[in-house]
Amino acid sequence: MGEGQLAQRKSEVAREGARPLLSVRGLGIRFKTTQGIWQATRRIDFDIAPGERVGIVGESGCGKTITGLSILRLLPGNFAGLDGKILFDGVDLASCSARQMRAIRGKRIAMIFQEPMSALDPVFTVGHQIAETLRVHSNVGEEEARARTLEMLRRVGIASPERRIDDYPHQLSGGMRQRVMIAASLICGPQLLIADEPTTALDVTVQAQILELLRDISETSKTALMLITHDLGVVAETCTRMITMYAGEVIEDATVDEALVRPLHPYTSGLLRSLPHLSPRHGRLPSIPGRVPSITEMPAGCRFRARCAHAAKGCEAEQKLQDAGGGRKVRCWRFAELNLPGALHPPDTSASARVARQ
Ligand SMILES: Nc1ncnc2c1ncn2[C@@H]1O[C@H](COP(=O)(O)OP(=O)(O)OP(=O)(O)O)[C@@H](O)[C@H]1O
Repeated sequence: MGEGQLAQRKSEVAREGARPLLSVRGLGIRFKTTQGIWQATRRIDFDIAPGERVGIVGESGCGKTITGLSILRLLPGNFAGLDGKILFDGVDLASCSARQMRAIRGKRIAMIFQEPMSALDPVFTVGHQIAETLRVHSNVGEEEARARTLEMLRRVGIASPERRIDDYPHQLSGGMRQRVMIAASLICGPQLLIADEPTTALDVTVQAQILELLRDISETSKTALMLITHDLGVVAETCTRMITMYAGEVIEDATVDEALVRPLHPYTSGLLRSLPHLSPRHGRLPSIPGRVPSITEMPAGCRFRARCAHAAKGCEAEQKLQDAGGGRKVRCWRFAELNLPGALHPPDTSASARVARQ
């Protein structure tokens, strides 16, 4: 059994034995717009086990970001309501008070974003900002907060942290700022880290280092990772499980190895085939025709059917996220008969492949 398969198996065993850390059930998110109230996601179901690394993938507009933000209840101002449950360690985040949420946010669940500059305050030193998170959530004095901040900066790979701790965000490179954000998010030892496109804004050579850091941290501190990305290569490198979203719904949930080799949903298969480094090296790359429908124009029945080469009459009916055996789930009634192609080559994680993916 290879290293990847071993990690995968460990993750499966952990999931089988443990109560999920996060259990999202029937999550629906509504927004108010000038044209009325619209449902942006619906019927979202998934679990994340303690210490598990799960990638959430899908094209732009599929609902990945708002699903992540809803867990922390950080939805934008025109948010108009939630359906369903977001059970975190047994507590329903969808219905807990603002006070309870403040105690969880940053301490037990942390989030890092694509652009660290917008999350870091330019007028405070990075050390101050990391230590502040710690002081807000635990009763530690200034000296201890500084010592723990230094230790955390070292842990996330900042060279000479004694010098860097008093730097302002603009004095650091993009990669260092993202490391600082990771340090700030981990300082309280969260059980779940939500990372939304954490490497997209970074130089290609720095991306791999940050992904490796996230993987290492998750492994050593048993922090569960929910990694939101449009890049299946990033998920293949970092995660053990992959949840594919399409038009506000979860359409497939499988281990990364299974999904890459034998996707069950035509959309997952299409995503895999349209990636340069996961597809045949010669000939034109197949792409998925059309685009993700906007929240105001969601079709009835299977939401992917207008773009699907395998659409049939039965696709006009609403599709359930059904058990596909072996812990896999898929929202396609035809999954057993389709025998869809997966990625033909193992993911190329080199910097040049990353450039090709962008
Ligand atoms: N504040 C909002 N008001 C109305 N609609 C919104 C709002 N925020 C997001 N949406 C819609 O919800 C859907 C999901 O958006 P979301 O940003 O979660 O997608 P995504 O998969 O993360 O895409 P991206 O990778 O581009 O961020 C989209 O159709 C989007 O237009």
